[in-house]
Amino acid sequence: MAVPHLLTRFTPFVLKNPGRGRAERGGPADRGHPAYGRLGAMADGSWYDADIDHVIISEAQIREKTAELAKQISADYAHVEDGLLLVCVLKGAVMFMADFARALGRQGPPAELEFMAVSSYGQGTTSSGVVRILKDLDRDIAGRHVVVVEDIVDSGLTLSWLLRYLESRSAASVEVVALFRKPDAVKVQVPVKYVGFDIPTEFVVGYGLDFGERYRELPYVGVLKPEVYARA
Ligand SMILES: O=P(O)(O)OC[C@H]1O[C@H](OP(=O)(O)OP(=O)(O)O)[C@H](O)[C@@H]1O
Ligand SMILES: Nc1nc2[nH]cnc2c(=O)[nH]1
Repeated sequence: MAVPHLLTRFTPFVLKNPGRGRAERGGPADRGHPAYGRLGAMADGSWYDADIDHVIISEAQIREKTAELAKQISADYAHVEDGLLLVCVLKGAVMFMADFARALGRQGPPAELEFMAVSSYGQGTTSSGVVRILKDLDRDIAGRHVVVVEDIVDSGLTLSWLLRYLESRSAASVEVVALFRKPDAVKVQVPVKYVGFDIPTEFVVGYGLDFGERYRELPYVGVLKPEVYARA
């Protein structure tokens, strides 16, 4: 989980469960709050909207771009006989992996799905570049054409480490598809062949991206209101 510098460098405890404090104060995390319907949540799932300052990329834009990226990658790998190996970096990329794999599935080539979990932020709030593997690949990737499916490239440190790691395992080729990239935040240049959107250097949530493990399920990507951090 990544969080903005100021927020946690001095108050690391807020990361554990920002929702809890809100519930105690009767905020929207409180299931007795009027914002929740009789079933315990608003039917249209829009309770999070109250926490979002502005949307950066809409659900429709994500859908359209994902189809575009899948079409491009499908064409580039049409010749690959043993199919593609998609490697998703948990947890943030899980939404994009699911949608991207399905979009690719409409056109081919066949793909196998692999998942890795790495810890890149440690106790701090910015990527240190020191990456620890929490869950490794389940199979040998030697000789395979690998596409890393990433949600976001921020400093680039996580990806830079991951690419070195995958290449050391003798893949036939390794490319990256990243839905979001922050060009002005990059600390280390990484070759990202397929990029969905370049976005400003702001901390964003939604579509897999969290703040304190919340907001991953938002269908769009946006920026939180300052008061969300204040009350966390
Ligand atoms: O370019 P970087 O600065 O290295 O940041 C990018 C990484 O940060 C996020 O993961 P995070 O470590 O927040 O974990 P999560 O996906 O489990 O939330 C994201 O999913 C990328 O993997
Ligand atoms: N949630 C979230 N995680 C990140 N990891 C790297 N950058 C970001 C970001 O902007 N938001």
